[in-house]
Amino acid sequence: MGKEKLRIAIQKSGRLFEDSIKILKDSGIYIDNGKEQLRASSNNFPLEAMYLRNGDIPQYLRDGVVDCAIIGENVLIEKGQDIIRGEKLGFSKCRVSLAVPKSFKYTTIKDLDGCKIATSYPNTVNRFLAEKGITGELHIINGSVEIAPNIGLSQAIVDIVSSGSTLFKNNLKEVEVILKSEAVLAISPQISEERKAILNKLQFRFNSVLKARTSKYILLNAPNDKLQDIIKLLPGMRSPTVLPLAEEGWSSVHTVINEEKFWNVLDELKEYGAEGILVVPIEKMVI
Ligand SMILES: Nc1ncnc2c1ncn2[C@@H]1O[C@H](COP(=O)(O)OP(=O)(O)OP(=O)(O)O)[C@@H](O)[C@H]1O
Ligand SMILES: O=P(O)(O)OC[C@H]1O[C@H](OP(=O)(O)OP(=O)(O)O)[C@H](O)[C@@H]1O
Ligand SMILES: [Mg+2]
Repeated sequence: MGKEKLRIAIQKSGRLFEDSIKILKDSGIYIDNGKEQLRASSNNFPLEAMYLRNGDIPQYLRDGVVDCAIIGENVLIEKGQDIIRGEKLGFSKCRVSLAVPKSFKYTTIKDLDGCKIATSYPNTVNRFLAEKGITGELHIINGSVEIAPNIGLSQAIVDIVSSGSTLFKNNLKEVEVILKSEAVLAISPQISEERKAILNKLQFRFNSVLKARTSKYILLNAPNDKLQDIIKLLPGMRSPTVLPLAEEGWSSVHTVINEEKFWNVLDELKEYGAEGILVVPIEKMVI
């Protein structure tokens, strides 16, 4: 593959760091740890990691200083509309929401026309207000946004919500979800053809890991007279594997299923007489 290395930006510290390292590790890419060095290379994949602030990453991608990044989608929506959005990575799920004090009698967004709104995401807020046909006076603050209404800085806030506990603790209520976000693989519009070839390999590995994370391998015993009904519930990758049991009239069925789907079909499987159901994690999935 030559000397060329793909440069990936990873959040230096914060909510994305550990899961970013984990997805690389699960993809078989080890990075000599390097958080202190701010840049570190993998010794088994042509990749160099740069540890940066999440909020600075769109600019680095735009300038082509890094080729790709693991970043919160909300940051791209705020200040990286020109950056290519690749795979959603399934972690750091949150939403960007509008919240007001619990005592605020909120019925529609029009109630906030002309109000002061504190946020770290001004572009997202301005776009949202314009869409709704109202105006607001924005106060841009970088952190602890939830405190703003309590200290008289604003009537409302727009910030990240996940469990809702920060809003709750600050006596606020979520009234509009502006967007939903999760970590994504972002790609520089300036990436070279050579590095794109390395990126494709990285994306292939990420996809194998992500599919495996949401899928389970299941094994169960089924009475032969209900096999067809059970197979219909479990389509599998191509189709399930069916093996005869030593006991006459019974078979063992093996298949791969999305975990969420498994819980949805479990009752029906049991109704058809399936028993001895085993659910096994999958390490990688290449299809
Ligand atoms: N409470 C949360 N639950 C889930 N995901 C979150 C939460 N807060 C933030 N995120 C997501 O994780 C990303 C990183 O958040 P974090 O608070 O670590 O960094 P930051 O303060 O926004 O950035 P920087 O690295 O520039 O200091 C956010 O952009 C968002 O996508
Ligand atoms: O709904 P919750 O689960 O309470 O999460 C939401 C909070 O999490 C984030 O802050 P974070 O903890 O990342 O602090 P920060 O301001 O230092 O980034 C976000 O800015 C909210 O304040
Ligand atoms: Mg934060």
